[in-house]
Amino acid sequence: MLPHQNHGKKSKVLVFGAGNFGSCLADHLEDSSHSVYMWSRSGDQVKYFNQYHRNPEALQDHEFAESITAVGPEFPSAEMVQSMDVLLFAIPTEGVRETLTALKPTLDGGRIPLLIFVNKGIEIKTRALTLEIIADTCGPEIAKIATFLSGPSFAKEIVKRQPTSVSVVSLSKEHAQQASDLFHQPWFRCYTGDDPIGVELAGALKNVYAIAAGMAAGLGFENNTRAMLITRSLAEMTRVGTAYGASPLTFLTLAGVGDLFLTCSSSTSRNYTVGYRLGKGEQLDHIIKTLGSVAEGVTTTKGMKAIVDELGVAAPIASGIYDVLYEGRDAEERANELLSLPPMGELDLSVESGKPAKRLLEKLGLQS
Ligand SMILES: NC(=O)C1=CN([C@@H]2O[C@H](COP(=O)(O)OP(=O)(O)OC[C@H]3O[C@@H](n4cnc5c(N)ncnc54)[C@H](O)[C@@H]3O)[C@@H](O)[C@H]2O)C=CC1
Ligand SMILES: O=C(CO)COP(=O)(O)O
Repeated sequence: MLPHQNHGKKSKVLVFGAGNFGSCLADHLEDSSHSVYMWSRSGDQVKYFNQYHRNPEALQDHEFAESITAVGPEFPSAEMVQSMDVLLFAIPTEGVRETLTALKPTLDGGRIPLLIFVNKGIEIKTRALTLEIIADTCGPEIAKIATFLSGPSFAKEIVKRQPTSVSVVSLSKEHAQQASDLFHQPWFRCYTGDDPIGVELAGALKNVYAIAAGMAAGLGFENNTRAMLITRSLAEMTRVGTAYGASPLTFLTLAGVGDLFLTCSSSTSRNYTVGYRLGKGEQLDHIIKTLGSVAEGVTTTKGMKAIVDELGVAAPIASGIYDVLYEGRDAEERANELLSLPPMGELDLSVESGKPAKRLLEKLGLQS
């Protein structure tokens, strides 16, 4: 077994969200000797977790350490929040605004803990990235130090200590380094960076392409088609991300091509599974009801469509997924339309806007 590495003082961490990823990261941090608390909105889940050290809603085969304490369903008190070194948010993007709005009064006037976000999505109503949601709810100073952890990292494999690597990024180099020190282990390698907009877009968009890859498999397409989809999706997400104002290189990182590759090639991915079942002819409503966990790509497809329409960027694969999910189009027919598009230049980024990122950085009081 790979040895532990200690990076200085051990931290007190409160994890918001007790689903697959929240409880998996709680487990990882406890395993690295941090003191871990995990908040859930479900009183039954809290009781069960503290009594049996198992999560009734996720990773059911895994036994958690007794030292992880579940708290809730009441929202954590100001006293508890103020006593933490780290707040880790592992809830779907649609729940982030509500959670941060409830949290803000507990942060006022006190020491600000390290804030780390692991959700991968775009808020549907506002098309906002999490960086913007943080600025709206907690203010630009907190957004500037917020940190994002993203990359190819299935919860199920992390709890088995399968060697895994992630991108850890923030507009603040110092905070990205602190978050990396918190998580880094030989089996959980962290690589730091400073492009949270690119990393957030990559994490959100790869879920849309994972639906596409799953759908292709469900329709009976094989390996050549998957390789084509992954490569063309990488070109598409780089084009969209660069037009948004992110660095194109970010799409070559763990949070970019790494996570795209993982989720487009495995049925462990919930987004891939949604696509696969759609390709097999199941209805979206039924799939969502029976999935038992969040597939962020379903809602992100809507936000992404609005963003690419605003930017005027070509995103044929994502548009095809939007049509199948929300316009009632037949998956096979829509796939055939994509295959019949005229040929184009392979490295055509056709980028000039960058306006959304400029707007967001201005909101934070930063020059882009
Ligand atoms: N499962 C995985 O392997 C990975 C997941 N992620 C991302 O982490 C985020 C969470 O995913 P999972 O834990 O897998 O989902 P999940 O569906 O297993 O759990 C989500 C948790 O968030 C809670 N929640 C939902 N809305 C909430 C709200 N408004 N307020 C408070 N709590 C709320 C749910 O009750 C549940 O405990 C997603 O954005 C996902 O894309 C990222 C990397 C890997
Ligand atoms: O993001 C993930 C792994 O990196 C998990 O993907 P799914 O949400 O599609 O399961």
